[in-house]
Amino acid sequence: MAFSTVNKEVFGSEEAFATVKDLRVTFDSGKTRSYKWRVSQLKALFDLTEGHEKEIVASLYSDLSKSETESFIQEIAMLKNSCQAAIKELKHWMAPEKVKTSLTTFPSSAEIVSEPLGVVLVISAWNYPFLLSLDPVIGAIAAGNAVVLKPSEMAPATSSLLAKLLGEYMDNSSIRVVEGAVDETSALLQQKWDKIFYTGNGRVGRIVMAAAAKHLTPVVLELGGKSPVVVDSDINLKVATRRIIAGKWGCNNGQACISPDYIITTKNYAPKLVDALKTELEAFYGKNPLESKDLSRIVNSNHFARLTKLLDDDKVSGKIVYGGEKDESKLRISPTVLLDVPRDSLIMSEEIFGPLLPIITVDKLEESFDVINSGSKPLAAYIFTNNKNLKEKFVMNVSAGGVVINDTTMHLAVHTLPFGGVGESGLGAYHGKFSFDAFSHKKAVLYRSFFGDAPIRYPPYTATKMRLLKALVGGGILNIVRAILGMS
Ligand SMILES: NC(=O)C1=CN([C@@H]2O[C@H](COP(=O)(O)OP(=O)(O)OC[C@H]3O[C@@H](n4cnc5c(N)ncnc54)[C@H](O)[C@@H]3O)[C@@H](O)[C@H]2O)C=CC1
Ligand SMILES: CCCCCC(=O)O
Repeated sequence: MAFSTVNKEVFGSEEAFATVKDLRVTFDSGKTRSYKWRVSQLKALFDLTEGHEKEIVASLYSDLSKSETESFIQEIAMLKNSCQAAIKELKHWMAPEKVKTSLTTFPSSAEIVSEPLGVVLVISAWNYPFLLSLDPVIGAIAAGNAVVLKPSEMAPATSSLLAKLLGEYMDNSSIRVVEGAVDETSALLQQKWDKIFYTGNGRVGRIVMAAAAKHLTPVVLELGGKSPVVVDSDINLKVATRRIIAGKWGCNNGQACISPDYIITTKNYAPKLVDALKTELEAFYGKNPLESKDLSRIVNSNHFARLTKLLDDDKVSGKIVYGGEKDESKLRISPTVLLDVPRDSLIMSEEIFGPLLPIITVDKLEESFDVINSGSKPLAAYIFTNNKNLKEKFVMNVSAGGVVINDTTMHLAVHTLPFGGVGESGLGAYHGKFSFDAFSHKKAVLYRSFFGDAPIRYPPYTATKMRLLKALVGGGILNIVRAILGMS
């Protein structure tokens, strides 16, 4: 019986092995390689998304109290766009890429063939549990792989909905959902995969990479980090403030890997920035933001306690200039801004991943580059400035997964840009064709004929052959003519 999910109580190594075996039989049959199969499964993903929007919104509300607007724009619409782009571009993505050859192999032709890797594993996170589960699956299917999806147990309603819908809509002989937590994920990680795509934190990312190493399995790690926002003083402050708020509290109440984690601005400009943040935050979320239906709650009591600990750190005592309200019974923390936070405070030592926004101040804005580069490389980095030189310096001197000038997070809406980290913020990338490439082997193919078999290639090696070989390797027809004429 082909089933799309497994009973969480009994999923151990044996079941994981059997699941991979089933999918490998399907993959080896060649079924997932055809354009027809790939498009049919991408259309099925699109249809299940379009046909169940209300249930998806409801599951995201259940898991995170995520607003319908955020659920629709940031999960449903983004997933549908990704699906439609893959369907539209797939023929082009699948076509072998013709490449130039050289005189050395004349006569010949060459191409790069994108080949599916085989049976792949996608492990997802809880904060965008629908989008981050299925967007990598789009790449896996588009590239012709069989795929197992393991959603995060920290978003149980969405995890169950994914299992139900993929079971109903998808070809379960090649696409499975395995629900569960650490035990089930560990059982899956013991198996031999042809690629593992993990979204989550660096601690688990290391566990994934260590498990993959046993089988020499390649991985993509979509991790996180402290994404900085540098704010210059020569800007449209109202627009900049609204965009910072939209990227922070407008993305799952700051529980997003690309959300601004902290701001750097000058000591002189900080008061103006704080005032603007206060004005726009009140305009967005009202005088009682804990009551706002436009803000997600904190995912669970562990993360609520983690964020509370950041606020209780003596080093940030008296630094809260806006917000700080909490309601543990509802797992809600209001948008909170802290000013002049010490660099050695807890909040500056780890990814915040929540609704707290510390501002650190410098004398000269150029100092911000050293501040950023003194930490591990972030997933994203943002700067608001009209200074051309500063923009160029920022792009060239700040290493991050992605960079945005005069906005936040919007690079994710551009599918022609790769989305991924660097250093501790991630390994590999996806979105658009980068998703197809992430799940493909790029096979080199050279076509030769029997015509033009050059004796120069074979022993006995002579001085003449050596001259010709050197000329050939040196390239350029003149070299070769000179060699033939014995002039070199
Ligand atoms: N780059 C990106 O696209 C994203 C990155 N993130 C990052 O993820 C972090 C927050 O998400 P998390 O709470 O970490 O997600 P999480 O706690 O949901 O873990 C992700 C997955 O790892 C599995 N897992 C957890 N512990 C494990 C263990 N010991 N062994 C095997 N598997 C295990 C879970 O079952 C889950 O499926 C943040 O650092 C955030 O920046 C989150 C979303 C997107
Ligand atoms: C707006 C969509 C964001 C998804 C990835 C993240 O930041 O967690």
